Amino acid sequence: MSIPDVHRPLYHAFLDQACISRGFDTWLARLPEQLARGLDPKRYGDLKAWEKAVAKLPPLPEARRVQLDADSVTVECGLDDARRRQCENLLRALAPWRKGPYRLSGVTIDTEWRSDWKWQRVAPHLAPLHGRRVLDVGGGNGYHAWRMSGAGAAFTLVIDPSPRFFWQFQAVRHFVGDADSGRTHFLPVGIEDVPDELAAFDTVFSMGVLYHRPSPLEHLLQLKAALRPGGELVLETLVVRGDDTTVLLPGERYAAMPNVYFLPSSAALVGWLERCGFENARVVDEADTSLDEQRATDWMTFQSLADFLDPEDATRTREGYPAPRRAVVIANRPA
Ligand SMILES: Nc1ncnc2c1ncn2[C@@H]1O[C@H](C[S@+](CC[C@H]([NH3+])C(=O)[O-])CC(=O)[O-])[C@@H](O)[C@H]1O
Repeated sequence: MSIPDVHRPLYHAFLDQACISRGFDTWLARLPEQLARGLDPKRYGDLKAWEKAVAKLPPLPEARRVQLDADSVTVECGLDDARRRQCENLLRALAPWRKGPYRLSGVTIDTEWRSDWKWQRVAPHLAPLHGRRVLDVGGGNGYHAWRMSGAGAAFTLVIDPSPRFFWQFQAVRHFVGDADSGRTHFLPVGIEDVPDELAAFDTVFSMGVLYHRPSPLEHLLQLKAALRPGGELVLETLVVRGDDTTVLLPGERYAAMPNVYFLPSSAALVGWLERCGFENARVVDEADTSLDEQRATDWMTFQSLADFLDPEDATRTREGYPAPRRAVVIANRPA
């Protein structure tokens, strides 16, 4: 089987994991089909253009400074102005950029989300990531994954079915180069494509995904099955204020989003986790989403949070629901 260059690091990482964990054998065997489906040009019209943009990024000097533990994922390698402009144009061809920020060889990508703020809310509460195997479910373009590797994770895998985010990730990887020693990877699939009862990851993140799932308890069980016994789940999702019996199921749209299902209170969410067999479930953060955290920028020019709220009352969405509020809950798969 001939493996395109872009997929080689992923195959190598999966081979390494397969030596340690039997579940990865099964997954490795499914990689060719999963990659072909996730990056099928017949399903995604713009895919070839994104691939070309990444392929055209110029070779970079070996000497570069890579910072994965800063608020902006940063790579500095002293490009001249012409090459910097070339990089900027190619990176713009992958827009909209939603998750970041990044600073790549003098190009500042001011993304829709200040994803670093979410990381600041989550990071202090994590079991130290150093040396751990980490899965980021619905990890967007991989911004948080780079931060996980920056915190010392030994193997970080993003799964996200968006092929645009796959190519944004590959663009960032072009800049990061070997500086992360091949620890950070992206597979363009959804949680439903993770083999059953993998029981392999030390930490599993699901941030900004649960409310998109029509069956949230099934999602929690899938996350649990991916964790090794004793492993840690980090769950971040939209919540509403209320007690352990409060859950909102909005109508067709919530804050203009069509695919939003269950928004529990954080207390109800802890109950769901316990019902799914997690232990030690605890809310470590809960806060309203500010208009400064999610906003339109030069790199994401469509509407953003401010347009999705009631113009007269920012505590309500334009459909009349409570405005976005997010909680971070941590729990463990029993050892
Ligand atoms: N079946 C699925 N399986 C996995 N991922 C999926 C699936 N369906 C959609 N997604 C992906 O889930 C992500 C949800 S965004 C969170 C990003 C990041 N985690 C963040 O916390 O900023 C939502 C937000 O902006 O809050 C998107 O990238 C989808 O492609």
